[in-house]
Amino acid sequence: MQEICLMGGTFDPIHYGHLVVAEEVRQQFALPKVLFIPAARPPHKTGKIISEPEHRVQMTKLATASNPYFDVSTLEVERQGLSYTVDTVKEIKNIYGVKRIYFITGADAVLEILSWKEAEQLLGMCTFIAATRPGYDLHQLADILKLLPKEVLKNIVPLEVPALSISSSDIRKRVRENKSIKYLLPESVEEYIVRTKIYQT
Ligand SMILES: Nc1ncnc2c1ncn2[C@@H]1O[C@H](COP(=O)(O)OP(=O)(O)OP(=O)(O)O)[C@@H](O)[C@H]1O
Ligand SMILES: O=C(O)c1ccc[n+]([C@@H]2O[C@H](COP(=O)([O-])O)[C@@H](O)[C@H]2O)c1
Repeated sequence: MQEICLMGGTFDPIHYGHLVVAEEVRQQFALPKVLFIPAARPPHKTGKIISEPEHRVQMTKLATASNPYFDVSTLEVERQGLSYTVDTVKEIKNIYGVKRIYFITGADAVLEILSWKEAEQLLGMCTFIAATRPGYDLHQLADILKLLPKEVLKNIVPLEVPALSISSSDIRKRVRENKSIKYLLPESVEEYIVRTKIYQT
């Protein structure tokens, strides 16, 4: 395999917003695989309550099972400490020996990229696909990144994707309020949430 595409996320729970972005990137860049990597301890969410990684991995597996191009990696769950992307990209390079790594983020995440661990080194190691997301303006990106060298800047590629105003936090809130979450995420994940009652407390 020459190229691999990673999609990191908390996935608490995974929803159609994530899946649409991943499929759009896979097709537009003709990529052989998208590896979903649930973050065990997302660095920017340390003060927040997050479901156990095992639940998030299980939901991610259920959501991606029907797409032959999608796979799930538990690499960050098995690693100690915060789930820094720079560490993950280094590990993926070693495991797969690929020439090129893509990393998918939504607009909200990429707008914060300079606060990520070793951001400049990371941007030199892989190509970031910055997907549009309702409520976030990707046009601000050029301004935020203007001090970075040109060879690093070319590694961030904005991509227009079908707009889905879905978020995991809204899904969790809906469950707590006994509102329907149908059509926001795959049925298999909805069933898992109902069966395990993970968001009902
Ligand atoms: N609807 C969406 N459209 C585009 N990108 C998205 C969408 N939802 C999430 N993403 C992107 O997917 C990645 C993982 O997101 P995450 O698992 O944190 O989901 P979330 O819906 O943002 O969660 P929460 O609401 O709990 O913050 C991030 O890069 C995020 O920007
Ligand atoms: O490496 C970092 O410093 C870093 C900081 C914030 C987020 N990330 C990664 O970005 C991805 C999306 O994060 P989140 O919190 O929006 O689910 C996920 O894979 C995180 O591990 C990584």
